[in-house]
Amino acid sequence: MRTSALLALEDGTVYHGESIGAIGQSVGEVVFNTSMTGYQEILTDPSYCRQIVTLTYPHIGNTGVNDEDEESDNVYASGLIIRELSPVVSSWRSEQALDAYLVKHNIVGLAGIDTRSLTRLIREKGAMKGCIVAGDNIDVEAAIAAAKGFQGLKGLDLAKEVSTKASYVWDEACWHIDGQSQAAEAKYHVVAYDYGAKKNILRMLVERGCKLTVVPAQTPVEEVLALNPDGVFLSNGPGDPEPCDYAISAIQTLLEKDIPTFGICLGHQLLGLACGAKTVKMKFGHHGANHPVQELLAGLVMITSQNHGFAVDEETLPDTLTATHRSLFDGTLQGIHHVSKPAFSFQGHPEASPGPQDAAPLFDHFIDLLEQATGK
Ligand SMILES: NC(=O)CC[C@H](N)C(=O)O
Repeated sequence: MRTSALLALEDGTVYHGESIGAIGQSVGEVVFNTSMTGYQEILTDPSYCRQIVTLTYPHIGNTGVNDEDEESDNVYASGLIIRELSPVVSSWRSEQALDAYLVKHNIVGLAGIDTRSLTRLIREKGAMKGCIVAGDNIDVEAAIAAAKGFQGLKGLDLAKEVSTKASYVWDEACWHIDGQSQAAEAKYHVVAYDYGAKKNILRMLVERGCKLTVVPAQTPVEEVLALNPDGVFLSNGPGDPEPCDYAISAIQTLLEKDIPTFGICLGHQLLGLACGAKTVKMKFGHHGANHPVQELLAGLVMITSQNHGFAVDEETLPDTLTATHRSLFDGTLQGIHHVSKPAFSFQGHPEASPGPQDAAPLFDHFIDLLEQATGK
């Protein structure tokens, strides 16, 4: 018999189930993710900081977890909710079972609830503040009060909280099926602003011939320029982009200096803000690995990986930015390109991890901009 656990939402809804992780309590914004695989990459994506992730796929954990699939050095999600934990772990890559991994990282996990009903509730009412508790004799009213007490993500700068504390050099390329990674010869020096970067982004840049210096989110732009970068990368990250004023002003300077710049997710939103666009909080965001996005110039449709709760409002785009991509789920903006500067960004995740790799050519576009700017 597993210990009991529950999810309490700010609207008073309570789901009773069983614990698959640490004993304790955690609050956050409850979101749903429709990916069928990649639970370990999702848990370790820093962009999930202060979010409790519900996986809609009903059977989770069958491939266990391993050291290689970590997208960062920690579990950042505030909790995990699933329908059913696989009783058997079976994969040649597995090193640990998911429930033991959650316990090790002190993450509260809830299984055995009707995740379809929860997902429909979130779809109707929007992402909600929630509290998951695991243990004996849970005080339900206190859990609802804790859910209501969560401050929410709007206005919250989490990028500076999760960012690396010190700069470092990254030179590892992508993993291939034989377990080897092979970096191309380093042609370009790219400084990556770490707002909560996923490792596979860094790997995909190295794979394409970049040598990376990863710097903390609040690194003054003068220090970045002193590194003499060929280009700058703006990473994904958690929280609201609007309060990240240090990043917005740094990007404005990079634009003035014509430095090739590529942003992903939070990095995309920050580029938009730096150019004068506005961001909005979405109802329940996009979290999954099956989202169709259209590339507007060629009309091409890509299936993409997504994880965001804020978006750049296309209505507010200044004349200096062109819309390049749109979500075919809800029509929201997915990509922008500066009209006269070598700067562009994408809202979804071209690095996948987990998810399809249709959007990977966006990395090649960054390399093209680096080539044009440097002549190398
Ligand atoms: N993955 C990300 O970078 C997410 C960006 C931002 N925190 C959002 O939720 O929209």
